[in-house]
Amino acid sequence: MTKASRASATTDQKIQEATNPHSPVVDFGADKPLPLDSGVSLSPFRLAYQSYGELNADKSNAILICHALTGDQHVANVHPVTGKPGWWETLVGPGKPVDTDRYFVLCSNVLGGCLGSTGPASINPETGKPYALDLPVITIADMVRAQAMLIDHFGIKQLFAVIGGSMGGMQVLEWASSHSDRVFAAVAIATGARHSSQNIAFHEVGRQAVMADPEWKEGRYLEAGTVPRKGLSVARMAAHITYLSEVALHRKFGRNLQDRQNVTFGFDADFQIESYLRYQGMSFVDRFDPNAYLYMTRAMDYFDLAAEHEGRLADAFAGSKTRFCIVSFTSDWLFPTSESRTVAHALNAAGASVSFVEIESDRGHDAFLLDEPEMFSAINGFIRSAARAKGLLAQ
Ligand SMILES: CC(=O)SCCNC(=O)CCNC(=O)[C@H](O)C(C)(C)COP(=O)(O)OP(=O)(O)OC[C@H]1O[C@@H](n2cnc3c(N)ncnc32)[C@H](O)[C@@H]1OP(=O)(O)O
Ligand SMILES: N[C@@H](CCO)C(=O)O
Repeated sequence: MTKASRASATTDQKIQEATNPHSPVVDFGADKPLPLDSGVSLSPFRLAYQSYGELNADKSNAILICHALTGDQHVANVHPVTGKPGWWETLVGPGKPVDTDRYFVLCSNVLGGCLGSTGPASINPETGKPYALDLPVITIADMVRAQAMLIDHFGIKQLFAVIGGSMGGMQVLEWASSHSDRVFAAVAIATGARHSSQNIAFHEVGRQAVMADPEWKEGRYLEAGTVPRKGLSVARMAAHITYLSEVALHRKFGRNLQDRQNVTFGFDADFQIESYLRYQGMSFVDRFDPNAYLYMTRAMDYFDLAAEHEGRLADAFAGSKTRFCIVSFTSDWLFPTSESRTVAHALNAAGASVSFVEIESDRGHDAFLLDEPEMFSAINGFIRSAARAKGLLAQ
């Protein structure tokens, strides 16, 4: 095999990997175009999903889980790429707070993502090549509109609950705002009704790192047979710091040296924290598409629920009959409690039913992905009370 054909095989393989869903899919054809916030329509498009549990006869027991920035549909099953447990197996499963013996749990890879749903690595039917940056910019509302079509596909009129953290929480708020009558209960964790200036700033650093990598090739790296590994890895390293807290970093690593007794007076990973970040950066590249990272971060940046209502966040929830549970963590400086409190106040002002729980944790933003018993008990209590109100559980 020549060098060129090897490169081409790798490219084909990468395109196939990027578009291989490892999950059931629903294809929405030309008869079902998706209107996007950018003003264009996307057609055709595909959503890949995972489901757990059984949909009941009247289709009233469905819970939609919305994943975060670099998450995917593999909530409660072994991840097909990393081989790791599902990212929310602590919360979702038989007998767990989101009980798959009782509820039909659905999670789809978001539109614009890279694990089977249409994203920048998917083939553009007009060119026969990966979309790359020719895919229109996707917003949180677009992701939710696509999910609503998936819910229609299952014949579900109203979701019993929508649950998500971080970017998943943004989708929850969007669902409850734009599709209010289709959501009985909503749980929004470690999130906000808009992306802050500081958060946009961190995302921009990450995107610039990806785009500055010569292997990025103006976004056409799949066809070139390259991967902007260094750029994406640096982007993840910077972002990962924002998911942790100073206390947690100090506890885990302090100023400990990595596999050595003394500093090297060079630029190797002398400190454990450097080694850890390099590991987090490089392992991320193995599971995520660089262009999808650009699209996902942009979707979060553009999210501003109040802006769609002339600056009045309460208006986003006017007349809502949805019950809300809003959860924040004390050490989350990416989506601090103040952002959740703003949402809770807006819901109060709109006359909606809302519980607000601030959880004491020193593990930063990513606490929502970790074993946090208080979060589990808050969600468990909220789901059970909502299930009783909906008649899914005996009083
Ligand atoms: C919906 C979703 O959001 S899903 C997508 C979310 N997933 C992620 O963001 C994955 C990356 N993020 C993380 O790992 C997050 O820190 C968490 C919160 C999800 C997990 O946190 P923790 O369980 O505390 O794991 P921790 O942050 O300590 O990382 C452990 C990894 O770092 C490695 N590591 C730890 N110390 C070092 C070190 N000094 N040098 C190199 N590697 C190190 C471990 O070997 C381990 O590797 P593994 O994941 O391959 O087993
Ligand atoms: N660490 C999680 C949360 C980010 O908000 C992720 O990468 O999706």
